[in-house]
Amino acid sequence: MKGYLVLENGDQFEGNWVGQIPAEPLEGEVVFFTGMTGYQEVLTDPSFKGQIVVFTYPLIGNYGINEIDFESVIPHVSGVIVSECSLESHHYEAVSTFSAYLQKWNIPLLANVDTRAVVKRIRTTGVMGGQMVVDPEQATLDHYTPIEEKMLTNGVSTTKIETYGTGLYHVVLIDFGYKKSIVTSLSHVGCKVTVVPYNTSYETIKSLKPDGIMLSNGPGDPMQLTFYLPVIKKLALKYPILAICLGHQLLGLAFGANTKKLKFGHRGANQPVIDLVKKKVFMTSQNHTFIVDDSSLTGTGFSATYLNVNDKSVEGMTHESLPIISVQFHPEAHPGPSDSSWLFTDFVSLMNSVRREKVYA
Ligand SMILES: NC(=O)CC[C@H](N)C(=O)O
Repeated sequence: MKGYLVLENGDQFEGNWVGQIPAEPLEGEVVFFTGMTGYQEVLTDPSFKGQIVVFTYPLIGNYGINEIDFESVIPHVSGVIVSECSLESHHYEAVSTFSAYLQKWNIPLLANVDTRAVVKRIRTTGVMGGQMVVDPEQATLDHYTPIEEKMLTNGVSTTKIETYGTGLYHVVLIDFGYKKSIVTSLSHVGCKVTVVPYNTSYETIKSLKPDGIMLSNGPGDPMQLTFYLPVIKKLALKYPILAICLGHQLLGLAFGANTKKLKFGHRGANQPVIDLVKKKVFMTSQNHTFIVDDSSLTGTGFSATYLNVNDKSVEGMTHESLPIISVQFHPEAHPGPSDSSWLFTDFVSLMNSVRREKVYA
């Protein structure tokens, strides 16, 4: 049966429903992901909440869904648009097909769409709202609420405090919608991780006696979380910090910088980043539309030490005196290259040096 993606500007793209047919128009911010693989991680990364994801790779679903690559226990994307959808899984670890998984969670999937045309449109016009509909006449985009006005964090953050693993260093991870791989990466470098809700007080975090704080990734506009910026700043003045993606944007805001929206964002597994200190380029996994505005860093104590090679946008920053690692890209990868996984070891070194200072002071 035919279905349509209707963009905010009225453009329509035809496809065929696979599985679930939405009874009501299904709304979301339409973004595109350029990785050749990694669709399972994308579906379950909480940062995609509120978004309709267009996969640019022409064949999606061929290795199915496995038990290993989930980034959270449930999927978070609002809807999925693909060119060709493989209805079979050709991988020995597959436990479900791509389409059956989406159907199980009532997530609409539109296939046989000219995804190249959708992407070209978004690249020209910028990220837009859109609806997946049975009939284009049904589209009601005049009521579309932009993602900047949506509070998405409370729908993805944990409500209880939970500790994972054991280790020499105790990291408190503030959950704005964290990916499971971040906890895995921290455990690999010897950390015990306690995940806390996104609105946990400074006193509660302090009482957990952390060696360091991890500010996680997450969906939406960081400006929705301004109530929490004073806590972030207070933590950053006391503890070593590792901040990833949304966490990095929040850290910038907490120190007085601004964030802004890119035209269509970076979502994929091959985004080149240059480390301006080491003068090295590495490939990174990315998923974001917002960035810290370089021109607003003056006077914050931070400088942009990583840039995206394609558009020179800020991909990470270093503080002049505080032990902080703050990156816009995803060193935990999943999907994508783990070229920057050393950042987790660097974080452990920061925690170690702060501890030594305390012991020997
Ligand atoms: N992966 C993330 O943390 C995404 C951050 C933010 N939601 C953005 O789009 O920029």
